[in-house]
Amino acid sequence: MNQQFGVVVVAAGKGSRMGSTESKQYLLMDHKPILVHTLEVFQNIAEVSSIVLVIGAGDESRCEQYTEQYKLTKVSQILSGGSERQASVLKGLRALPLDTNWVLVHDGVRPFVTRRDVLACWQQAIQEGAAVLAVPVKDTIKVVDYAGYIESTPNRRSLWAIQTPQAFRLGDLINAHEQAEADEFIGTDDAMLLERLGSKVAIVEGSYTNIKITTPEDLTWAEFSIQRDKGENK
Ligand SMILES: Nc1ccn([C@@H]2O[C@H](COP(=O)(O)OP(=O)(O)OP(=O)(O)O)[C@@H](O)[C@H]2O)c(=O)n1
Ligand SMILES: C[C@](O)(CO)[C@H](O)COP(=O)(O)O
Repeated sequence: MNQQFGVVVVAAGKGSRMGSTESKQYLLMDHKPILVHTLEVFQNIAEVSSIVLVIGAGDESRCEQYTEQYKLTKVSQILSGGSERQASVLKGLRALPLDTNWVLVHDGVRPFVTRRDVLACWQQAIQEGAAVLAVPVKDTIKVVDYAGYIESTPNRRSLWAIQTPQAFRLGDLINAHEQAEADEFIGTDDAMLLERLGSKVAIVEGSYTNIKITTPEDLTWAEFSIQRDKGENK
């Protein structure tokens, strides 16, 4: 039945590249934690059956409080993550309700994803088996060797910057994670774990505004973007 899908939101990272004392997922944007902005996107999508939130150890009570305060009723589980993003995702997958057919995995620090792009990613996964949001790269990308010299320049037309959510059949993704765990393989996204098993993963063109808040510049842009949108909606 392709009426609904489960969501795993991963927010168990330390945010070291942000350089803030507070983990970046809890930094305020328009007076609200970044993570809450992200959770609200999925809370407001009717096709979302449940949200499993994966957080850092010690953040349980603050996240329980957020779910109450912001009425995040679709958050069905809050559990602690692992040392790598991949481990956090697998813990979340295993906590989804057993009748979950489709799962979307999303970074807790991508608060600007739109309902339209989330649903487009899911619909493409239903057609193709697996799909990820992405945007064509705008800069020229080069492969650089360890000495700091340019080795090659891939054709830019074939290069996409991959985002989340990433959409899969739950069984396929759990299997791919378990195979990666057995092979001691750690990837930087979930699609890699299916690609390495030979599965096709489709690209869905998303939005350049679906940034992953990673460094201080991202936070500056995010706050500007929110204030601009508020101004336009007055
Ligand atoms: N062990 C980890 C590492 C990352 N994440 C989550 O995965 C998402 C993308 O990771 P990233 O942006 O790299 O977050 P951090 O790992 O916190 O950042 P950094 O690499 O700068 O420490 C974030 O929502 C982060 O909280 C996670 O759940 N568990
Ligand atoms: C999953 C991801 O957001 C796709 O671009 C990215 O790989 C996460 O990388 P991070 O280093 O864990 O932020």
